[in-house]
Amino acid sequence: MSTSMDMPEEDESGQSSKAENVESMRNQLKAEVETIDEFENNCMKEALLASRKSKPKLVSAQAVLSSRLEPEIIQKELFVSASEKPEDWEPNSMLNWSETNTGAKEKDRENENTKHTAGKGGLFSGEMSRKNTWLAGQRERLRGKRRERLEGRAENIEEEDDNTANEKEMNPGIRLRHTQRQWSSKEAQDEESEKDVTGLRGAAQGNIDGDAEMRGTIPHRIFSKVLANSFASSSSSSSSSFNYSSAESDEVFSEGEEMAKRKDVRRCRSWRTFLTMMQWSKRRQSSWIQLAGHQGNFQLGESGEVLKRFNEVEDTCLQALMSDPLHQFVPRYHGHISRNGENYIRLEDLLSGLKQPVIMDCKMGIRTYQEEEIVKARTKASIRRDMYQKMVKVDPTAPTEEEHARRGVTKLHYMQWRDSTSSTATLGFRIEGIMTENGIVQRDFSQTQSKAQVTEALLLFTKRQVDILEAYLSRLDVLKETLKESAFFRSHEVIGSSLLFVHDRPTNKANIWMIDFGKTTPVPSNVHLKHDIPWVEGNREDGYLLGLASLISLLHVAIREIRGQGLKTHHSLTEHIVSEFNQHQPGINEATTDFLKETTVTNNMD
Ligand SMILES: Nc1ncnc2c1ncn2[C@@H]1O[C@H](COP(=O)(O)OP(=O)(O)OP(=O)(O)O)[C@@H](O)[C@H]1O
Ligand SMILES: O=P(O)(O)O[C@@H]1[C@H](O)[C@H](O)[C@@H](OP(=O)(O)O)[C@H](OP(=O)(O)O)[C@H]1O
Repeated sequence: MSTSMDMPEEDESGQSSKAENVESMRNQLKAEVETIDEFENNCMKEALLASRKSKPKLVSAQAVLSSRLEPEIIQKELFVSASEKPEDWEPNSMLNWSETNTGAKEKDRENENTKHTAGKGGLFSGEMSRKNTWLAGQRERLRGKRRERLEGRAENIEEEDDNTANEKEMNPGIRLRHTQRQWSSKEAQDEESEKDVTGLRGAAQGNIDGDAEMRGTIPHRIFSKVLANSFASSSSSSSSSFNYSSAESDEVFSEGEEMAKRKDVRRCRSWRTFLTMMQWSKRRQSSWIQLAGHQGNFQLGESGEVLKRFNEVEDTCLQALMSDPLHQFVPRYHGHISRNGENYIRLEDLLSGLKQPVIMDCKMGIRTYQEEEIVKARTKASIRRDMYQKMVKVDPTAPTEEEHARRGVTKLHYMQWRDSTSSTATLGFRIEGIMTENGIVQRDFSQTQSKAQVTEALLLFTKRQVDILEAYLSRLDVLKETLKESAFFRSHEVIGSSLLFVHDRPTNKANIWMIDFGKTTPVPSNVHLKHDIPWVEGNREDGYLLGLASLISLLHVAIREIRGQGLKTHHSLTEHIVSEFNQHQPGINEATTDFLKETTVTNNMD
């Protein structure tokens, strides 16, 4: 894994070589990390088990089981053995912790960077404080042990390495650390450790492009690059989902960058950096981020796989899709597995092998409820308090008087309201969540409705990078063609399914995947779905192609916007979108165009 690293030469005193020392330190650390892994996995397992009883949708802004959070966890617990669990450690707390609202979480991180005190403010202050106090104690003790173990060796290695490193390549943050690397006082060492934690977080969260300020930290430039680009060999051995499943995989970035990054790898020799990288890289290969959907529905699988809670409807669809032309857009299906008495579907992990995945989940279709839910609402509707609460939080006037009185709504009413207040009913898709490369997850798109708002979100997601937008466009074009050939698509009402957009600059990949077939059902053989006409109860149309057309046209709008041809006025943008739509959907029927015109006119474009 580290063969390309420059390790120190053997010294003259005949002592064992520094390379061996580093090797031995690495092994020690590896062993420790494995112990921690086991501990974390157990905690996570218990947490997931506990969360199974109820499985609310993910509502907070942070990813579940996010590998981007792992470096932080590793740093917090790096030197803690499984047997040293605090008494008040609860498995569930780990899950909660990783689901903390991003804003609060970032604040907590900043606070942690400066001091580890109990009783801080913030959403999870009590929990964080307990953990912090405990972790600070553990860290302190283990630092002592580590110091004993490494003293005398580390300093030499580090000094030599730092001296040989080209200082011009260092940013001020690294130089600061360089001058501060004195092991003489406890304070100096503590400060140093904190800086490393900070650097790791920044780097691990893809903090290459100046997002550091958000965390009140200076990104470690070389370190960040190394993290982003080293271990290419190890990660390439795990299958890249893009290459594996898709012949159309889009390589959107230039080769030149790769060369520059390799140079950086050679330059980076700090043993500390090296060891930390090892931890981080180990975790990064099993990256998993759940952007949307129900909490507790997923588990980590074998390398390159995720496990999704078994659902017969979805399972049947996935099996059928494996032999359909659409298979290239669907994660590979590997059958079932049972864990702790629960059945799971084994799916290809679409993030496997990626280094800084940027993800967007778009729920497709002009409605997200099945026709049978209407029937159910008429006959035996259950009243949902949770949905009432979600509803009034956004719009206290949305429930009817009767619903206010009973403080509950039917699921159908809630779903219809969600569809009408987002872009689902008008554009035929809605954004469920976006994770940018710095690891920040945004799920607050429930009111993102107009084309202008959605275009803004697309620009945010792609960071206004035309090559990425174009890669997505070409992928959507292939999808559109493939859908025409798909027997599966012709014969299924596709409700609540998502397109997962994923790009990853370090590996030059961008791709789009069809996921979530839990509410995709076959229609009787005498029903011929078009997928591009408005829905009326009974026709079972889902408007999937309307959503696809909207997405395509809005990607075009986004590209024009970047190229300075953005159309500013309400009217012109409306016209533009309709004309884009016609241009890109020549086969579309009049009803669809009318539908789009209607929805365009009713949208607020400002
Ligand atoms: N095969 C996969 N590889 C990587 N990530 C995935 C995969 N499948 C799902 N995800 C992640 O999990 C999230 C939720 O997936 P999915 O929509 O299938 O879950 P769900 O619980 O059925 O959702 P819903 O509640 O909308 O029905 C996605 O947004 C994506 O981030
Ligand atoms: O996105 P929101 O506003 O959180 O609302 C959820 C969303 O509409 C899901 O699609 C739906 O699950 P299904 O599609 O599986 O029905 C879930 O219903 P649920 O709470 O009954 O699971 C809703 O709570």
